[in-house]
Amino acid sequence: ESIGVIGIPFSKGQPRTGTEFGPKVLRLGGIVNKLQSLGCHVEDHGDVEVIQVENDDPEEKAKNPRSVGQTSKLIADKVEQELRSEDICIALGGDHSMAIGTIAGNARVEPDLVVLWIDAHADINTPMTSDSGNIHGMPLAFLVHELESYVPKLSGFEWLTPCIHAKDIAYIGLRDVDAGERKIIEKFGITAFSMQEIDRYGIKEVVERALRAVDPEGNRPIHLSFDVDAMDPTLTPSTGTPVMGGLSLRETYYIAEEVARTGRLCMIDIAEVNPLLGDEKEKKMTVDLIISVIQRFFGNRRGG
Ligand SMILES: CN[C@](CCCC[B-](O)(O)O)(CCN1CCCCC1)C(=O)O
Ligand SMILES: [Mn+2]
Ligand SMILES: [Mn+2]
Ligand SMILES: [Mn+2]
Repeated sequence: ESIGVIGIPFSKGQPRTGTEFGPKVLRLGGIVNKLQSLGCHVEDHGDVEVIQVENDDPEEKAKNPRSVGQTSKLIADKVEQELRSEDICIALGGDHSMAIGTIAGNARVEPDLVVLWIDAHADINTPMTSDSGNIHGMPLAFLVHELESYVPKLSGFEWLTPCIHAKDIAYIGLRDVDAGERKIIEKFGITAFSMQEIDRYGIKEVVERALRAVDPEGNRPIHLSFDVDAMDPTLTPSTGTPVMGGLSLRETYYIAEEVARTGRLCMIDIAEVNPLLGDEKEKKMTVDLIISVIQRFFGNRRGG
């Protein structure tokens, strides 16, 4: 299949500088040629233009709404364009607010998509339930039909309408979920496998149950949104909201290999790489392990 890579050098969904350099360090880590070496046809389509609005005052406690909303529109347009010419798109972020645009854009091409959200966090706060006001903790709330009446139309988001249903989402890796998010997950019956379920059932069972829950017929395109903080911080320390007790490298490889085996992966987000956090060794380990995980989504199997 043909793979298109886009960069999303964006950081306004959260307060720390550094995620804007995520695309750069992943490219320098050799992501494009390491995928080409697997026999994939890979083309790097450069970076999405990001918008930084002056005096971008918070609305409903959500910070930088105009910068995030306007950038998300450009992301959606770029992803839509990409997916009309490539089989698969890899979006290199950038903070996780990027997923507003990547999922909205993907859904224009694949309206029947399901979302696997690999993350320590649920990222489904509304502006009202969020205690930080950081939009990287809210992306799914802007995308889900069932939350439409709970999420105010912020400046910059006029273009966006919800495009997925709660039942189309499955979480793997949760271990830091806010009270408001817990209520939303329960109220709408969102499929959620925290680290506790992974310890109870094992990763094989969790991946099988997650896929069966969102795609029982095994025929829907998969949008996989990978927050690098899903992995244990000893593996990916260069990220802004690390939480101990995360996915092992083997569990992460297993997820990637099983999703690859479906043959239905259409888009991957790689979110929350922040190369300004950690020392040189930690930055290199973060980048190298992420690239090794990405390779597993594209046919690189441990068994050869
Ligand atoms: C759990 N929710 C947080 C973190 C969101 C992380 C976004 B991601 O993209 O990296 O996953 C944390 C909210 N507060 C919890 C209590 C302590 C202060 C932060 C939020 O800011 O909404
Ligand atoms: Mn996270
Ligand atoms: Mn609707
Ligand atoms: Mn996230």
